[in-house]
Order: sequence, then C-alpha cells, then structure tokens
Amino acid sequence: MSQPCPRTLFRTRIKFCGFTRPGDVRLACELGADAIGFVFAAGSSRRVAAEEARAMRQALAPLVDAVALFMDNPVDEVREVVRQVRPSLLQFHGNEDDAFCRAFGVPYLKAIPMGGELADQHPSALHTRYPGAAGFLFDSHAKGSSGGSGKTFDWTRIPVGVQKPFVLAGGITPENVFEAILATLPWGVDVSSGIESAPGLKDGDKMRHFVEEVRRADCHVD
Ligand SMILES: O=C(O)c1ccccc1NCC(=O)[C@H](O)[C@H](O)COP(=O)(O)O
Repeated sequence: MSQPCPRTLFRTRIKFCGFTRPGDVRLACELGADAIGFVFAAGSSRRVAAEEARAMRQALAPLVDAVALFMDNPVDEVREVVRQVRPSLLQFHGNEDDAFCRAFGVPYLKAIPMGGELADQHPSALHTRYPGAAGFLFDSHAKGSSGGSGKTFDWTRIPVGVQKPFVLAGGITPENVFEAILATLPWGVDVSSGIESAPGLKDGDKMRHFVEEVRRADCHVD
C-alpha cells in the first residue's frame, strides 16, 4: 500500500510567468498555479500590451495572483498597467529603487540578478536597499540583462538568512524543480521557458508535470 502524503503546513507556491493567451491562463489556474505573470519588459518576446493583460486577468480563477513584470519601464507605463490590469503583485527586474517600486501602492517582488558579477546579494544589503519589498526573486540573468532565458544559475549563490520570502527563478523545469526545491527551500518557484512550447505559448502537459513535481517535493521527507 502506498504511504499517504505527510501533511505539512507549508507548500511551495507556484508562479507561471509570461502568458500571452487567455486559454493558457485558465488551464494554469485549473492545474494549481498560485500566480500568473504578465511581462511588460521592453524587447521581451513575451511582452503584452496592458489591454491584452487585462483580458487575460479576467480569465484568472479566484484566489490566484496576477503579477505584472517590469524591467526599467517608465513610471507612466507602470501606472497605466496598474490602472488597467489591477495586478495584485508587481515584479521589478531592473535598476528600480525601493521608492520607485513602492510608488504604485501594490506589493512588489524585487528580482535579484544572480548571473555574472554578484552585487547587492548580501541579505542585509537586500533589506537595506529594498525595505518595502514583499520578497525577493532570485533569477539567473546578469544585472542589466533580460530574464526568461531558461538558464539556471548556481543555487549555492543564494544568500543565506534572507528574512523575507524568496522565489527561485531561472531555468526551472518539470525535470529539475523537485531537486531545486529540496536544494533551496524557496517560498515559491517561478517558471516561464520550462512550461512552454515556444516563447509565450504555454504547454498543458508541461504545466501539469511541473505542478506534480512541486507537490512531490512538498511531500518529500528525508
Ligand atoms: O520573460 C522575459 O522575457 C523577461 C524579460 C525581462 C525580464 C524578465 C523576464 N522574465 C522573467 C521571468 O519570466 C521569470 O521571472 C523567470 O526569469 C523565469 O524565466 P525562465 O528562465 O524562462 O523560466
């Protein structure tokens, strides 16, 4: 007889990012995603207009967060997305400072670039620099470069003792998410390329497999 899953009080949150089609949003919610991300960063192959994101936001199931992702966008662009899309969380990948990130009255995650030369990654430096952040997202891109590359970074570089929830991102796939969770014990995991058939086009089988692997990690006991 198989062992029942141990009941823990914690489960790893799942954010799927880079949606361009309302049907994919609906399916992701049914499969158990906790948050759905829309990319507004200039030059991204997953970039959507505020009007498109607004339509996808309406496809969101209750109790699922809508996350708006930016990278050094002008303040008016961010304001317009917030007005039209009503995201419950913002995610900033560029050189935005705490004052900028807080200016929209919406909780925010600050993405910390973990590729290339590391800067600001010491826990106390992160807290000092972004006191208003709801949490941090460690991603594989280098400072100034775009994310969503499907590449991992060296998880041992994640600072020890971060006092806020952190999300692991960058090259996470259905095949490595189990190992990634056990290695880093994140608050949540974020994936874009690893659940796609092409940039912006999500794959139902990959999303399902990803969620199954996260649940398996959450039930795992050494
Ligand atoms: O997705 C983009 O094109 C993008 C552009 C600029 C900054 C960030 C971007 N994406 C970030 C994400 O989608 C996720 O936070 C994360 O990096 C996951 O990406 P992936 O490695 O593709 O799983």
